[in-house]
Amino acid sequence: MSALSARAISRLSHRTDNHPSLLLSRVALLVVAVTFAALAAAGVSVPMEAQMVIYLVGMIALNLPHGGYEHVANLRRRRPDFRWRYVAVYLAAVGGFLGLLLVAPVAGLALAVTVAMAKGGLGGVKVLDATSGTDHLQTRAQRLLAAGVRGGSVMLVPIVFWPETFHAFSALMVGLVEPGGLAPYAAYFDVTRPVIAAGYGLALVAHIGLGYVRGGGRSWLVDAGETLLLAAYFAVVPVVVAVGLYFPLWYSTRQVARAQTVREPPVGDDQWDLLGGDDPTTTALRAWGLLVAGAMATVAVLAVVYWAVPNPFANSTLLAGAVAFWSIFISIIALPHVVVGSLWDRERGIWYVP
Ligand SMILES: CC1=C(/C=C/C(C)=C/C=C/C(C)=C/C=O)C(C)(C)CCC1
Repeated sequence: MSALSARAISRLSHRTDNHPSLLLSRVALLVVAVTFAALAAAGVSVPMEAQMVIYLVGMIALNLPHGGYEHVANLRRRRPDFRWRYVAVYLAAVGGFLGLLLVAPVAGLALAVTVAMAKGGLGGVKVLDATSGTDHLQTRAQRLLAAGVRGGSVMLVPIVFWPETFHAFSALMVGLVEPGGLAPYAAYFDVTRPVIAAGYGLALVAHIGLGYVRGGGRSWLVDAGETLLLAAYFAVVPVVVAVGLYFPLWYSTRQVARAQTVREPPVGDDQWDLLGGDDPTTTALRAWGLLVAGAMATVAVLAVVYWAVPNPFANSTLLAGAVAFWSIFISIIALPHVVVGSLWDRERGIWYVP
């Protein structure tokens, strides 16, 4: 067992893998996957307009509020100086990403895709730490492989199974800054697709095989089952729907299970508690106020990004433009989330496990 997971596990007071949210996430993904497999078998295809509406509802109405909640949970009991540094790192990462997108839009697209995979993969392993356990992930390399395979399912599997839609929306995302900017790279797609298919397949087999060899057991079984479910889900569900429902139905739902499983009060900084007080009404009202403040800050960043990119709707239809814009925007604001949660603030970041 790695020092990291051993420490995390030994400090968990009531690790459990039967939280209702975990069950919900698995059933939800399975139902969506089976539905789309059945539709495909019946020769029915869901219109792209409907897929884009599902994406926008899933990502904006359902997933965004959970992102806001993660900030509140992360900053809730921190000292003021930490909070200011957090905001500074946050704004610097947002500014850096926006700058990169404007100067090199294809690199911006690559970073957006990477952020989506990193958030899903690293966050997914943290859920395992807190719920069914990671006894079968004994080295840091194995944990990274687990995160890579879980996260990779979100973008790499769709590249293989839904190449045309993937490329069309990628072109729109680059087109926010430079219409036609992805065209020179299109010639490589015939090569990258089989390379990604082979690489992802190998990584998947290596992850599941290594986990079995290094301990197997229940934690391995749960991890292997979920990883295969994710890969199958992204293979059969059209990519726009798949990504739009993955974040609310899988990522956020499972973070709820993690947050509720890890109930120990964070290292005694209660005096700084932003939600303070023992009165539940005060706590609820303060939480509401914080979420409103967070929503306003998000809208302010949204306005800046909208203003900064030359073609915010990618010179496309309203829905397709909104999907492209939102995907870039959400990746921009998710970058500091990932950086803070995984790299800088390992002990108490968004995936904090006491
Ligand atoms: C490239 C690409 C897409 C990219 C989506 C991205 C990059 C989503 C990022 C989500 C994040 C970071 C969520 C965080 O909570 C689409 C629209 C699925 C369509 C297919 C091509």
